[in-house]
Amino acid sequence: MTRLNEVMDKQPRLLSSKLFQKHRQVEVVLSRSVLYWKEIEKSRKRSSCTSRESETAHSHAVQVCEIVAVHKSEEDDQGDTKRGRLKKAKQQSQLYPHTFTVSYVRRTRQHQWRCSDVSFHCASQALCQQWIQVINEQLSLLTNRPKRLLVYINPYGGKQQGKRIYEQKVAPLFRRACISADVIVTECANHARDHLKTEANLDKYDGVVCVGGDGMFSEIVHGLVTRTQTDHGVDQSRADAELVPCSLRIGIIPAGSTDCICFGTVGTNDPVTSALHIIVGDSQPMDVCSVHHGDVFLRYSVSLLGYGFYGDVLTDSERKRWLGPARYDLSGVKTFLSHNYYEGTVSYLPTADGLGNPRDKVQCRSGCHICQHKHSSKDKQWEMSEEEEKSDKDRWSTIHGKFIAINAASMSCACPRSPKGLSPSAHLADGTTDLILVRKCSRLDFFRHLLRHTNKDDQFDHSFVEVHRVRTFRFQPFQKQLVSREDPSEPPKKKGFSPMCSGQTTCNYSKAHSSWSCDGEILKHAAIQVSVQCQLIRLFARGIEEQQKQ
Ligand SMILES: CCCCCCCCCCCCC/C=C/[C@@H](O)[C@H](COP(=O)(O)O)NC(=O)CCCCCCCCCCCCCCC
Ligand SMILES: Nc1ncnc2c1ncn2[C@@H]1O[C@H](COP(=O)(O)OP(=O)(O)O)[C@@H](O)[C@H]1O
Ligand SMILES: [Ca+2]
Repeated sequence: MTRLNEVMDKQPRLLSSKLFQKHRQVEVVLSRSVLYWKEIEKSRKRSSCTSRESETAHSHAVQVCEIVAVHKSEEDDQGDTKRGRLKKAKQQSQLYPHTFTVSYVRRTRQHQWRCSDVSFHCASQALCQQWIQVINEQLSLLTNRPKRLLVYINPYGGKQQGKRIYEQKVAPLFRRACISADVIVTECANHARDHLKTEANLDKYDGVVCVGGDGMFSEIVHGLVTRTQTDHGVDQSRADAELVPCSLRIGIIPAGSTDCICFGTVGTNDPVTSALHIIVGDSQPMDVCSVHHGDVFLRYSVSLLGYGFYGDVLTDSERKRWLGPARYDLSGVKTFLSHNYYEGTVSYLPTADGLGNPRDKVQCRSGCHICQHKHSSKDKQWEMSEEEEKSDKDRWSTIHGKFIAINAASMSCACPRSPKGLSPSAHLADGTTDLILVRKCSRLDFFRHLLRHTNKDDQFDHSFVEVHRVRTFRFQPFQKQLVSREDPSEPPKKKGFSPMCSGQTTCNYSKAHSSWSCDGEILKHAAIQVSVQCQLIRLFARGIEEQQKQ
């Protein structure tokens, strides 16, 4: 007996019937967790089983929690049109004229999900209705599924396809799953953020969906987090404020240029896959970094905070928005060639030993045990004692140096450009960020380091790269006092800042400071302090699933 049969035998059957599927008689069984069907007459062909639990040649099973919908259908839309079978099909459709169709999640390659249909033919209308009713009853027990969504579309993100992607690929699936959606196509930057902050009646919704890229997602996060703090009387401008986690989950339909938040939480940037994760009501907590300049709150960050290389790439790429996603590649090459480095001081509080480190090769995957043992920033029981806080003060480390890049990745930042990301072992919801320091090095060495983001080699295995898992860090750019020019052959020094030689062969006196790129937005200040807010938000995602053996 197969394992599947054993599982089915242990589960109480809610309904079991002999029905027809694709002109073959099948035994269909519904338990609380599984819909299972097995061919009764032997067929010469082996069925191709692609749904996750299907195991035997002639049986299929779908988890109830991965059923999208069930509905009555007029015709067998998977009809077999081969001539020899046509007659049999006609006879069968006369004997079994009542059809219901189950739409369910089918896994395809590389973490992509598709919605598949299977139709069953019944002899009587009553039986057909009974099947639809019992399946719907089971679906209604899945309380984590959203029913009403608020959708924001950025029509100008990525290749400007947001509206089309939503209307053609996502809306039909939401309709099939009986999800109602109020759609707002944004008219300007910060439209979605400000609407969420003050106007939106959030009580009406079970979640917010963002159609766009990482920048658009950042808008939604800012709107939702700010609204939640306002509603709870929390002053988010204070760096030590204890932020309240957002109750509404956020779904991302990828339609941007990098889409690393979608890619890193789902495993692919595919709109249909994301829509299905929303429909089945997945939930993935995520850390959010709060960024302050002194007492002034600047922004939140979920993916990459990058100073130096990525800050310069972003600054340059903003002038090339019309190029779409390719702007990053062009600006990337340009920034690489200018080979700037920046002096400053980084101080950080490393996580306690035993909580994993960025080079341990333990990747954050669906059901990650490291993230599961963490807690939301609100959870009192995990707060630090006074002694622990005091000893924290002694644990701060400080590094002064010349850096090509300072990156804080609070998630892997995997994206199509770099499928393993900036920090392949960073966790989505562990309350930490991976601080990557790339010191001044030759162009060739930096190129080697960049290249390792695209292959299997360890990008941290260079003498000029160090990486620390931290809960909080600070950065202070180097500010040198104005020095009188004694040697007239020297180039003039910029007031207040030290010019720096950029690399071994060329010099760049143009600027002493870079900017921080914060999830694709440029920060106004270079001196910042950053704290990770553990599990402040939740996404309609489940983390990247381990690739199953077919
Ligand atoms: C030699 C090839 C090296 C490829 C290295 C690729 C590393 C890519 C890491 C990407 C991390 C992305 C982190 C996410 C950031 C996003 O929040 C943010 C906003 O996204 P949105 O526009 O969707 O709203 N996106 C970004 O900041 C984009 C960063 C993209 C950087 C591309 C850098 C390309 C570097 C190419 C150097 C080539 C050197 C060639 C020398 C001949
Ligand atoms: N209607 C709009 N017009 C102009 N900018 C917008 C609009 N809606 C959103 N934005 C802004 O566009 C920026 C980029 O959006 P995003 O969807 O992330 O695309 P991309 O990935 O191409 O950068 C974000 O900063 C967002 O605030
Ligand atoms: Ca993290």
